[in-house]
Amino acid sequence: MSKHEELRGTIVAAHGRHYLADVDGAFMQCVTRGKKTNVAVGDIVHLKRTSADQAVIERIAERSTLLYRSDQYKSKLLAANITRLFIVIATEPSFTDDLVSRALVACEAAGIEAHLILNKIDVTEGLERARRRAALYTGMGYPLHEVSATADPQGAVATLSPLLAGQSSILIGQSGMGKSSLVNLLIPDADIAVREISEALDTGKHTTTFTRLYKLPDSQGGGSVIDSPGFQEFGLYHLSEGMLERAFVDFKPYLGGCKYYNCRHLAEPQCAILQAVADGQISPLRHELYAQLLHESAQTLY
Ligand SMILES: Nc1nc2c(ncn2[C@@H]2O[C@H](COP(=O)(O)OP(=O)(O)OP(=O)(O)O)[C@@H](O)[C@H]2O)c(=O)[nH]1
Ligand SMILES: [Zn+2]
Repeated sequence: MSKHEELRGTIVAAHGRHYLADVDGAFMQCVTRGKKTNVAVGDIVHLKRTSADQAVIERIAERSTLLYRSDQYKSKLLAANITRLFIVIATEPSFTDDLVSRALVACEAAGIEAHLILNKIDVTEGLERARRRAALYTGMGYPLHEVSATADPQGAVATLSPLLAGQSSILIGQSGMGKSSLVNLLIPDADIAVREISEALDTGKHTTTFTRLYKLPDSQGGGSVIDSPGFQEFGLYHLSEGMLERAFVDFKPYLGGCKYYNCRHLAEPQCAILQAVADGQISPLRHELYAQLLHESAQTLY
């Protein structure tokens, strides 16, 4: 085996400019050339070995999908090549529609299938309200899966495992929704894997602050799951105006129906979107978010 052989791996964790790749089941610490930070967890990379367990990322294979977050100043790659995104919400604490909708919009823009998981259905006091709120999304066609990670772990696995099998998934959720509890149920030895990744990545104590990828065993149908640290914000400054209106699935039936072909659906006369909001066909919450995202997309400084 030559010291400089070309290797192919999957990025399983990212922490700043340090990456960890899984190459045939072994971890290798990777760096990019120069100051590039254009690598995402889930990327398939071509590597040049520099030592037994270290390599330089030479090339990123073409991605099927790419999920971003961005603020005014820069965009951050969240995950590459994922096919499904699961947003974990719960009966309590209360989830925010803003984060859910932003994740859904990001999925539509990236061509990723989105699902909702309603966790903690054992908390019966909050259940009806959570279902009522989730109906906004199921009404648009997004699947909702009800589970209880702690009261019915077996049921949760039975519901969710088939949805993960053979897919490249990412789980996201606000803090406290029970995402970690679900990951521990769905990924055998997740805690051990995180420790190994953390050690190999050499991040010290920051064990939960990096995004990581777990491979699912072949006995579960294969596939992979990316767990990204609980986040409260999902900036979408990178989405252009044209992308935005098409990323709202509830707007789709009305697009093209406005009087002006370049209608921005904010205050224009005879706007089909505004009419649908007035008629109760589109939720005002969704239209408000659309207006907010339009505003954000005009603010980018990069
Ligand atoms: N009643 C109930 N509690 C749950 C359930 N799932 C998780 N919890 C509890 O909810 C709390 C948060 O769960 P975590 O799994 O730590 O949540 P998380 O979303 O990963 O939150 P962060 O770690 O802050 O990102 C814990 O006290 C869990 O025991 C559930 O199905 N029912
Ligand atoms: Zn319009």
